[in-house]
Formats: sequence, C-alpha cells, structure tokens
Amino acid sequence: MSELIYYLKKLHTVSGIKLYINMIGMMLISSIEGVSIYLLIPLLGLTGIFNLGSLTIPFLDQVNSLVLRIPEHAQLITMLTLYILLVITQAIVQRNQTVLNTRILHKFIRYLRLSTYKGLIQAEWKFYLRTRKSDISHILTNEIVRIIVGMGIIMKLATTMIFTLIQVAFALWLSYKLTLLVLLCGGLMAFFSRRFTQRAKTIGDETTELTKTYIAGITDHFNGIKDIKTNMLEREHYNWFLALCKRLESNFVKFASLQTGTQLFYKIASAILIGLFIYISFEVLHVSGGQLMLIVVIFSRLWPKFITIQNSWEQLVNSLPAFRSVRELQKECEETKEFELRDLDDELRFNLKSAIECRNISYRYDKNKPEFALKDVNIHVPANSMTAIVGKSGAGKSTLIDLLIGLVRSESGEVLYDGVALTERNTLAHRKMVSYVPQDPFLFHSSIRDNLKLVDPHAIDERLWEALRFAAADDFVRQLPDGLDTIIGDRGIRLSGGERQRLVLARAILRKPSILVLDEATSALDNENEAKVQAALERLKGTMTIIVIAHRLSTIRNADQVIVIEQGRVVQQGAYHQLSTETRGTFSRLLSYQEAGVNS
Ligand SMILES: Nc1ncnc2c1ncn2[C@@H]1O[C@H](COP(=O)(O)OP(=O)(O)OP(=O)(O)O)[C@@H](O)[C@H]1O
Repeated sequence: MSELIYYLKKLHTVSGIKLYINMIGMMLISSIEGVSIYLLIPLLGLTGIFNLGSLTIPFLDQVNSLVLRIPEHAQLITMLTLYILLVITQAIVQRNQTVLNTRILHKFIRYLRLSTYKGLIQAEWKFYLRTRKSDISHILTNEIVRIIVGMGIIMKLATTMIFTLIQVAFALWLSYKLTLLVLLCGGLMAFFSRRFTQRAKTIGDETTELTKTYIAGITDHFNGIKDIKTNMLEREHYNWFLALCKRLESNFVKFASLQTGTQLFYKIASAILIGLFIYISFEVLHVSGGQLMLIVVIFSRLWPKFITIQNSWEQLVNSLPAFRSVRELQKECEETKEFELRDLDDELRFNLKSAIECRNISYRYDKNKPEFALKDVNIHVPANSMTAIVGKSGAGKSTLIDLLIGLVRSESGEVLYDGVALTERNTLAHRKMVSYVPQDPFLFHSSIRDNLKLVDPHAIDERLWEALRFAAADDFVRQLPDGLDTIIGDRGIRLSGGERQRLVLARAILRKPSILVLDEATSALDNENEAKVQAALERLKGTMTIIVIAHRLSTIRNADQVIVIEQGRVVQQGAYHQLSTETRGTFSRLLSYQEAGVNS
C-alpha cells in the first residue's frame, strides 16, 4: 500500500491541477447521467404510462410541478429537448475528459519509464552484477503497464466513490430509512467480499511471478538458441514454454472468473434484495406507488456503484504487486546510484600522466562468503606503457580491470591515478579517460557509422576510416554493400566475431582515450588480423596507456610489463622475456601449456 501512496503522490506532482479537472469531468458526466435518468420519470409520465400527479417523491415532485407549469402542448417537446441537450452535453464533456485522462496517464507513463530508466542507467556496476537483465526488461515492460492500468482504476475508483457519496447524500435526503437499508446491505456485501479481494491479491502476486519467469525464459532461450539447435533441445524447451503458457492462461482465467464471480454475487444479491424490498413494501408496509418508485430509483442508482467499487478494488489489489516491484527496483537503483546523468556533460577530463597503482586491494563478489576474487593486489601501471595481465580462467583478470577503471570498489586498499585515490566523487572523471573493449563486444542494431559515432557524434568520415584502418577493419567494411552505412544485425549477428571485435576496437580508438583496455579483445581474430592489430597497438605505444588481458600469450610479446595472476593474487610481475626465463614461475608454465597446445 505504501508503494501505491508513493505513486499517487507522484501522479499528483506530474499532473498538477489537470488531475482534479479530470476528476471533476468524470463526476460531471456521472451527474448528467443521473439527472437524465431522473428526467426520464416525468418524461414517461408525460407519455401517459403513469399519472404524474400521483407521485409523492421529493425532488421529482418539484420537477413535476415545474413540468406542469409548462403549457400542456409544449410539455413533451420541452422535456425531450432538455433530455437531448443533457445527452449532448454529456457526450461533449465525456470526449474532452477521455482525451484529458489519456494525456494524464501517458504523461505519467513517460515519467515512470524515464525515472526508472534513468535510475537504472545511473546505477553502479554492482547493481548489475546481482540483477537479472530479464527482470529489468520485465519491469520496464509488463509491470509499468500494470501500474498504469492500476492508476486508471484509482482515478475511476476515486470518482465513483465521490459520486457515490453525493448520491448517498441525495438518497438520504429523498428517504433516509430506505438509503440506510441499502447502505447496510452494501456494507454486508462488502464484508462478505473480503475473500474475493484477498484472492485478487494472491492472483496478482502469481501474475508478477509468472510474467517474470516468462520474460526470463524467452530471453534465455533465444540467447542460447544456437545451443538449443545444435544440441537438439527444442522439445525440452518447447515443453517448458507450453507448461508456462498454460499457467499464464490459467492465471488470467482465474482473475476473470473471480471478477465475474463478484459481479454474479452482487447481481444475485441485488435481485433478491429488490424483490424483498418490493414484497415487504407492498405486502407488509403497504407503501404507495410513488414510494415504490423511490425504492427502485435509489436502489438502481446506488447498487451498481457498489458493484463498480468492489470490482475496481479487486483490479487495483491485483495490480499492487506491480507497484511493489517497480518501487523496489527504483529504490535499489537509488541506493546504488553512481552519478547524475548531468555529471556526464561535465567537460572535465584528465590524462594519465605518471601511473595507475593498486595498493593492497582485495575484493569479494559476496561479502558473506570467504572467497576473495582478488587478495592483497599491488601493481604499478606506468602511463603510456603497455601492460599485459595474464592468468588462468577465473584467476581474477577481469575483476582487476573492473577495479582499475572504478567499475567496482575494492573492499580494502586503494586504486590511485597519478597518486590520487579513486573515490566515489572522482571516479567518473577518471573513467572518462578509459576506452574499454570487452570480450563480448556489443554493437547496436544500426549502421556501422552510427555505431562508431556513438562515442564521437561529430567525427567526420575521414576519422572513422582512420580508426577502422587502425583496427584492421577498413578492408572488410569497404567490401560491405553499403560501406559505413551497412546495418549491423541484432548485436552484430551478421558479422563474424572477429569483425565485431575489430569494429568495437575502432570505436574505442575513435574516443582518443588516455587509457585503452582490451579484455580478450583480439581472441576472435585470425592470425593475419591479429598481427595487424598488434602492429597498430605497437604504433599506439607511447601515446596512451594500454592494458591488455590476453589468453594467447603470443599477442603480448611486445608488452612493457606482464602481470601474472593466480587465484586472485599477483604472483609475477615483469618484462615478458624476464618472466619467460623464470622457469619455475606460473608464466613459464602458462607458456609451456600453450606451446604444447599449439604443437599438438
Ligand atoms: N558476477 C560475479 N559474481 C560472483 N563471482 C564472480 C562474478 N564474476 C566473477 N566471479 C568470480 O571471481 C573470480 C575471478 O573472475 P574473473 O572473471 O575476474 O576471472 P578471469 O581471470 O577474468 O577469468 P576469464 O579469463 O575466464 O575471463 C572467479 O572465481 C569467478 O568465479
């Protein structure tokens, strides 16, 4: 509930006065509808269905006396004109209110999407290490839509409640005894409907879980589609999907059945109650025809409102889990906020002048577990040199890079750039120096030009080609049908792994970084292209600091220093040739494994 109140306050802030104009519009529509129905009685009287003079209903009697003052020949036409005017007014107000309602809700959708997305994009890497990407997609798609539906229901509920109160007041004025009786019946119905509401909440929780599993499943399946196809796992995955779809179907049917069940409950109760009222009024209390009409009028105006309120309440309770999921995600993002988007516009950018240093840094992914990914690491990376980090898989190489570029913060020890320790405040400014090329390079579904210009929107073609040439990518881009304008498929699927790596490398260079980090960035290249990239790196040496993680040790022969990591600790540090002569060291062992692998 607290989440609901939070978003209601936000709706108020985002919409301002329009929110209340909208609600007034809604009430106006209901009021006109009500008056139209009350007008139908004198209208029917005028057609001769019953005698107008015989009614003894407050308000309607006054309307009747007014009607009777109109010359007889003009009564019907006057009443009909009034009725038509009311219907037209209602239609016009309704149209404007619908447009306003859509505007308010969509402005709120925009606010909700933007604030969630902004929170996500500002969150630090730690947040992404523990959050499933599919859960984020689920919240940004399904759950936000459920919130919007929920908000629409709240607006409807609020106006229905206000309108019902007005009607109750009016009905009390007409006949307080009868109204109290109807209210008592309504109260009893609401009491007995509590279990419907509880059930709506349980179904809502289930909807959240199921849709989350759905998104996670399809994301996983299609990311691993090659594995599925090559290992012929189609049947297993299809069966899983089928079972989930059946559960989703049953979940939606359950809710529809609950809603219609409530409606049925109220309809049966209303039939029984009105029957009872009429019977008791006639047979026991011997009330007049006018009063009987009054019972029907009050009952028919109030009872449907009770049904609407109960149904809207169930729908709202059903969408509450979505309010909770979105709020929890937003809170997590707020707690792990790394920077404000506007900080990125800050032109302040350093260049590494002397060195990056790690002093006694230790890091654990899970502080509740004893295993350290890095322990007491001390390294020195001189500016404008080329440093290679090597070690077996899982040794801690990528973690070390993450710490070096301030993506994660060490548990103890510190990382220094030119003697200045990285802190929460200055990390962003220091990270601006870095261009990072990951193991699994990411390209957007867009043209090569757009992908390159992402880092420098003003770069002219000449510079783009220069960067491509550096990354040994110019030849293959030239051969593509549309050159720089060639559209790259989903995550660059139409390009080979090596081609993707070269494009991402070109993009990294285009940024003119002070520090270039290559995390296994040439692993997918063939010997010829790798040699080209090596030559280019060689040309770059001395102009920027280059840090390379490499499995293929042949690629780091020209490194100024090699850092060897084993089980989270630095076990060797020195020049390539020096380390290769330390025959009992890890580096020599890694070299001999690779040579054996190459020779075999
Ligand atoms: N997100 C994570 N959550 C928990 N543990 C992690 C996470 N990422 C890495 N680790 C663990 O931290 C240790 C170091 O991992 P890291 O990825 O830094 O090794 P690496 O040397 O880069 O390996 P590779 O060469 O295979 O990429 C490993 O034991 C790994 O299981």
